[in-house]
Amino acid sequence: MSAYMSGFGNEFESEALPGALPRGQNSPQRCPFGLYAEQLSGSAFTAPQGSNRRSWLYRIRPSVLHARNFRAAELPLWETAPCRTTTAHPIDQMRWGPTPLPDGAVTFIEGVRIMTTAGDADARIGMAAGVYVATRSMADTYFYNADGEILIAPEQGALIFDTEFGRIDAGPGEICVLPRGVKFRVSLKDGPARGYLCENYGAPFVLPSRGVIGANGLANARDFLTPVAAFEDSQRPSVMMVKWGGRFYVCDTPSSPLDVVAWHGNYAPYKYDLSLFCPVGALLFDHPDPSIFCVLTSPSAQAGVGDVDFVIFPPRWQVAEHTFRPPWFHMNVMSEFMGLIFGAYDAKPSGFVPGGVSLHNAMLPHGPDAAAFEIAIHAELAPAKLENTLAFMFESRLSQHPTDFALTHESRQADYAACWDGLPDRFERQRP
Ligand SMILES: O=C(O)Cc1cc(O)ccc1O
Ligand SMILES: [Fe+2]
Repeated sequence: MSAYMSGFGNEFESEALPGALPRGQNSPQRCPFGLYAEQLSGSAFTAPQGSNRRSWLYRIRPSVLHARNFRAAELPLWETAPCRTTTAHPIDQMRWGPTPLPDGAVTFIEGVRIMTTAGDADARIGMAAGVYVATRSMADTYFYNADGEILIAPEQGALIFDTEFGRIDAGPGEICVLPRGVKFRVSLKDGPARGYLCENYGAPFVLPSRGVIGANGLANARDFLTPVAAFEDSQRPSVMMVKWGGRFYVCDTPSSPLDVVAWHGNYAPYKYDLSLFCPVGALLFDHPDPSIFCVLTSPSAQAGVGDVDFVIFPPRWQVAEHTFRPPWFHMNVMSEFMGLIFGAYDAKPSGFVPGGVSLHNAMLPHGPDAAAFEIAIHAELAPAKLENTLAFMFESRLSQHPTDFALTHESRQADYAACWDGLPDRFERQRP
């Protein structure tokens, strides 16, 4: 069982041993229980108050004893921006079936398969998106990512994230966000696992501002959960793996780095149950832009524009009158990476399946396939509930470049663009 505190970006505090958290100061001459005090800064010291993120960790050993004397390591399928493929490809609308689970033993970290990258990790701009597959738990191996935070959306199989801040359980329909620099280990809870991930190199995800929607609705802060402190006091020699500058490194560590007995601050991992998202939508006619379904955004320097927006398409009522209800045809300056967690997506009744991915890059036209269009223009427009559906989008103001893995993927649907073949010329040249 995992225990959590609720809220988004709060000043949390938690201690696994009563009295382990220093009172009234961050850095006492001697910390309770002989712990070491260590600050983890997720923003520049000087970042404005609203975006300043840091936590104080009270740990058995300082992190320098867990992460030094690195050797190079390889995880070739975890690509980092800027990354240009060596596989020639036309720029096109693209879609993939699910990535099969591997036969052998693969951990979460080994199972990351990046499919698109955007921006430049060193410049702390942009993102990478892809899938993960995992058939075994990480044993005595820990990981942290210096290049960005990671948003994980399981599609199959629940995961257990043991982190420096405590334990997070997340299964299909939930997301987990692990901030840059937070050390963790991932275990399988109920068998092989698969899902989606977004590595965000830029500003940490925040709740989007709601504008005229007001103070409530969409993702509500109180539904985000951050774990209570929990620590491992293990002397077992382990391996620490780090992603830094698009490369991977390992070192030996004499004990578990998850040795934080108490912590306080506003920089911590969290989870969120997507079924708690409170959608707002069309109440009379037309179909608003999908930004109304934005769960989290990583703001760019350009006001109101995200480096990455995490958007969902949840079960919901559709009531709009005299309206084409599925997504309309469109061209978008932003790039759209989509996945399906369960069910079916109204714009693509077949071909886009759970575990699959679609990529509609910046300014590439797309929209409902021929079958969805035909259904929608003849649908009886009574109120109807869209059930059994949970699609999502990682939408970026930057173009997303497909990786070699994506382009040569065995389940790439080479004929995807044919899904629009059946759209007839319906122009009534001679009106009756
Ligand atoms: O392309 C998609 O399916 C995602 C999407 C949905 C929608 O309702 C409006 C715009 C949009 O990009
Ligand atoms: Fe779209």
